[in-house]
Amino acid sequence: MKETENILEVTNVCKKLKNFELQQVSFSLKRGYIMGFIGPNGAGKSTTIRCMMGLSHIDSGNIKLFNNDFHTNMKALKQNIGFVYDQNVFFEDLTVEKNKKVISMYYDQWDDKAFYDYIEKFDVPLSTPVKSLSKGTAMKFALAVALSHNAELIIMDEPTSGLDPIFRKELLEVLLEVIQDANKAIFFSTHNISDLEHIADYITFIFDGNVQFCKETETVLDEYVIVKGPKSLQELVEVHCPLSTKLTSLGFEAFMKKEQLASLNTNLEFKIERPSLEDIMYNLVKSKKR
Ligand SMILES: Nc1ncnc2c1ncn2[C@@H]1O[C@H](COP(=O)(O)OP(=O)(O)OP(=O)(O)O)[C@@H](O)[C@H]1O
Repeated sequence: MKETENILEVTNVCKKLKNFELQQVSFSLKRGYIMGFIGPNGAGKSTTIRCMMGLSHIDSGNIKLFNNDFHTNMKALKQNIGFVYDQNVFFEDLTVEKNKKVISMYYDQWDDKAFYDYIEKFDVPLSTPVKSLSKGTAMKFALAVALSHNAELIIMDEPTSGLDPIFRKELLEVLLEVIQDANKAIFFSTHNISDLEHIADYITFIFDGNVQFCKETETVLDEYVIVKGPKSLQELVEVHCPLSTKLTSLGFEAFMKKEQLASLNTNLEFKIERPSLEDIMYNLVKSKKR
């Protein structure tokens, strides 16, 4: 069935750069879903996205877009991708309006009405040269372009960077509107992890060029706990190899897998908290760096 087919499939992708390597990177995204791509600085998010977009060649592995091998007919496939890149790709000296004129010629399914609606909604000045736009406004223009040619797959590299918190929320609402069409899918990298809790169906977490997991957001949120208790709890908890621990002014805290809790047998009083996605990423990165 079309709605459940993979729109994006990255399989065992390897790419070696001078001091960095993507190692057997694999994940997939189905139509109708939003995936957040997270990882610390330098983890390989942009490199992976560049490979997905055919902007960097891969050493081995395979990337399928719309069930087609990416290297066959990438030009045609790109018509169906709304891409937001982490660098300015527009004609800097031309105004927003003139940029639109040039860009719209490239897309067979360009939708002028959608574009002007987004421009108005996002408050982007049409007669300003792109080089004079603020970082956030340039990003809004890039988003308007990506959303205005009826693309089925939206791929964005840090689309919320440089955006104020209010517009970030508005953008998340726009993305939720876009995904109402079950044939579409959205993949984006971000450091604003708390945003993902509200909109991402799936999370792919990459660290040092290796995908650590690609899971449903709810599954990730359900997998870990934060245990808080008196300092005397430390010894007991550490037997169960928590992923990270810390002493606080109030006592002891441990971040661990929920399943490890079952074997924690104590009369000491402790509290169990559900971590946020941000807590999870912070603690996982910390545990990997140890
Ligand atoms: N063209 C290149 N040549 C050599 N090394 C590169 C090149 N592009 C990126 N790298 C290196 O690859 C690693 C991964 O970079 P990448 O930009 O993919 O990370 P990222 O997860 O997107 O990071 P950030 O969150 O900081 O944007 C980094 O160590 C970077 O220095």
